[in-house]
Amino acid sequence: MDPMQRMEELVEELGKYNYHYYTLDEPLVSDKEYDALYDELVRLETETGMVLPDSPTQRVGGELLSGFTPHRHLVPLWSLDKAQNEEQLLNWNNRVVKLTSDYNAKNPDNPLPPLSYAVELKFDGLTLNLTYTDGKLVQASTRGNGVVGEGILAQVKTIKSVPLTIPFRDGTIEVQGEGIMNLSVLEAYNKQAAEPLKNARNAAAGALRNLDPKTTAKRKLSAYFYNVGYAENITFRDHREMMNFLRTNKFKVNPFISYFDDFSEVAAQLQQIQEQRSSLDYLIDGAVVKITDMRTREVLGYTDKFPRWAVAYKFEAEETTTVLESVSWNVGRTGKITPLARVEPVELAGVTVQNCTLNNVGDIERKNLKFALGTRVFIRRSNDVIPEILGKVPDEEEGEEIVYPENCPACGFPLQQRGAHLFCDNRFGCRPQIVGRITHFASRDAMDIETFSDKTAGQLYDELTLREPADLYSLEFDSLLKLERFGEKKARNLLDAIEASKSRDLASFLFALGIPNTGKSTTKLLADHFGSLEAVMAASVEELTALPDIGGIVAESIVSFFADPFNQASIHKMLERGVQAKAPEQAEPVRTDSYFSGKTVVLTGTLHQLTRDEAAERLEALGAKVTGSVSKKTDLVIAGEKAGSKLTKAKDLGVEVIEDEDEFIRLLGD
Ligand SMILES: NC(=O)c1ccc[n+]([C@@H]2O[C@H](COP(=O)([O-])OP(=O)(O)OC[C@H]3O[C@@H](n4cnc5c(N)ncnc54)[C@H](O)[C@@H]3O)[C@@H](O)[C@H]2O)c1
Ligand SMILES: [Zn+2]
Repeated sequence: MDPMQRMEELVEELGKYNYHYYTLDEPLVSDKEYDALYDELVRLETETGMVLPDSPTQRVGGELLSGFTPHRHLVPLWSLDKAQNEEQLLNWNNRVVKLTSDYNAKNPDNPLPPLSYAVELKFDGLTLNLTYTDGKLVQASTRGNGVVGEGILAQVKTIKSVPLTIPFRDGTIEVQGEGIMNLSVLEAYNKQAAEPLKNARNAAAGALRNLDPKTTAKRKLSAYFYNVGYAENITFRDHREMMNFLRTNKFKVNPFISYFDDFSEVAAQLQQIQEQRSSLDYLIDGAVVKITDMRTREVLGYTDKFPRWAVAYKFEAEETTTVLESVSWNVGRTGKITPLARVEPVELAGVTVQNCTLNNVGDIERKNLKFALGTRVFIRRSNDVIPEILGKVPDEEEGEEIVYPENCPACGFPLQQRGAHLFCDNRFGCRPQIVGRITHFASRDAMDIETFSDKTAGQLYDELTLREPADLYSLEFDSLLKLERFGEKKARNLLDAIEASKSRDLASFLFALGIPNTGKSTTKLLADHFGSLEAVMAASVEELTALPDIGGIVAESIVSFFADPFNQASIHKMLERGVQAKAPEQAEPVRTDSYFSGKTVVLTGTLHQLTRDEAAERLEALGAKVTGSVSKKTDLVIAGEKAGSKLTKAKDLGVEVIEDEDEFIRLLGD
């Protein structure tokens, strides 16, 4: 195709996407897809040397919503240049190095200081610009088109962490940050909401640009601030000074900021942030690298769209869109029926996605997907779990209906809907439920029967009519030999493994039983508290709910599980056949006199003399509590080699840090 023609197409298409994203807060495509088209346009513009008048590459943001009072920013707000890989990051830095050394060559008596860099998180929310006059918050606005934004003071005032007055009273300043919705808040909101919100970015943006501040308030937003854009009576030498100013004036500043004099260390920090991404309680779509020195920033200046002194390093996208092709229904060990979606194969975060979860029928309704077969949907993949379907692409037409099964796809039994889920209640006659129960019973965290798999369970079900876990303990060598792919060795190994499982402790046994709503930490708690199987089986709802972390639903589940005559008979059979299910002997008492006793400790970075798990175990034996993230409650951080943002945060918070591994080992031995 003729490049000009393609450019026209791209400008039009991106214009439409911009409108839906910036103005309506309801994107039609994922950022991943938008960015691919945008990059194509940039490439064509470079190749042809031409830029169409409406090109999004020359503009910040999109059209303003009517209904809000426009606010003219005292200095313009910018977008950010972006790098998608290390090479592009290096290119950015090379340009910075070149521009600054050119400047130094021309100004030998007043050279710029050596380059240094700040690395921050790139929050994915809505840009906020707050105006304070003589210490009072007088306006808050969106970025808009960079020059004029929408006044959303009443909406921003619903964010509890935004200060309404600040100690700095010397004239007018404008401060920029990002309005966000915490992921835990989004999750809680979505549990209640009639129609769940697709993602935290649009949730925050949509709430802040809602004409009714009451709606904004309901979303319980938060904000991080990272820039002073305009100030009449104060200047900053560098980024650190500016950040300190923000902190002193009670703005919420994100703790994950690090500073480097050496550009080669920046890449390692970006890697660190990427690894921590999934543990953060807010969305980030990358990190921002900024030159710290303010005079250097002025020298580097701006393009039409972004500052040359900063660059956004974009992480791999977690969302994209694809076509929902079909839905199949799986039966779990508890009889719960889960819909599994097949989608048109699509690349996401380095893998090809073909299957997505739809959770349950309640979710299908709430996400408005009942008539979505054959239409485009948004999907999200975080961590390594199976991706989730978030909802329909807004302007898609209705598709085919997702028809719910009336009968169990495995056994034909009529299904029952309870809450959001469909269930097959044919517990003793439904193969996947039984196979699932036996497989769960034998799994690692349960009775840990080595080499046992769901395939083994299926084979034993089909060929030896195994119908419950207790039957494992009456399997015979001769009958195993008759099974396909079972030789003498394999049969013997399996019997040995089953024999060995008889001595698993009480907590593992309770977990193996597969009590509904009861996970590993609960079964451990039960074992520790009650000390014997008989006592657990006799516990009442009141006794159970008196324990920390056990709520009404879990307590009811446990009591009714043990009240079931079938479960009682099954447990009885296992005990008769030699299963011990004993609580371990009381462990060594935890020490209270060591350096670490009673302290909350975080381990980070690489240790050389022992693994992090070993270190954690030793610390716990000395009466320390080992946790994963640094907060005000942390007493001590042990920082090994290449410790990253946790160390930075500890220093920011003034938490005690041990960076010398030998010193740490010595204290462990004391
Ligand atoms: N899905 C869509 O249809 C669609 C449409 C338009 C744009 N987009 C997305 O938006 C991106 C470009 O948009 P943009 O110009 O709004 O944003 P940007 O990616 O260029 O980044 C600039 C913004 O980053 C924010 N930011 C977050 N943390 C920051 C920090 N620590 N320091 C400084 N700024 C920080 C600021 O709000 C700033 O306005 C695209 O790459 C695309 O992914 C998507
Ligand atoms: Zn069934």
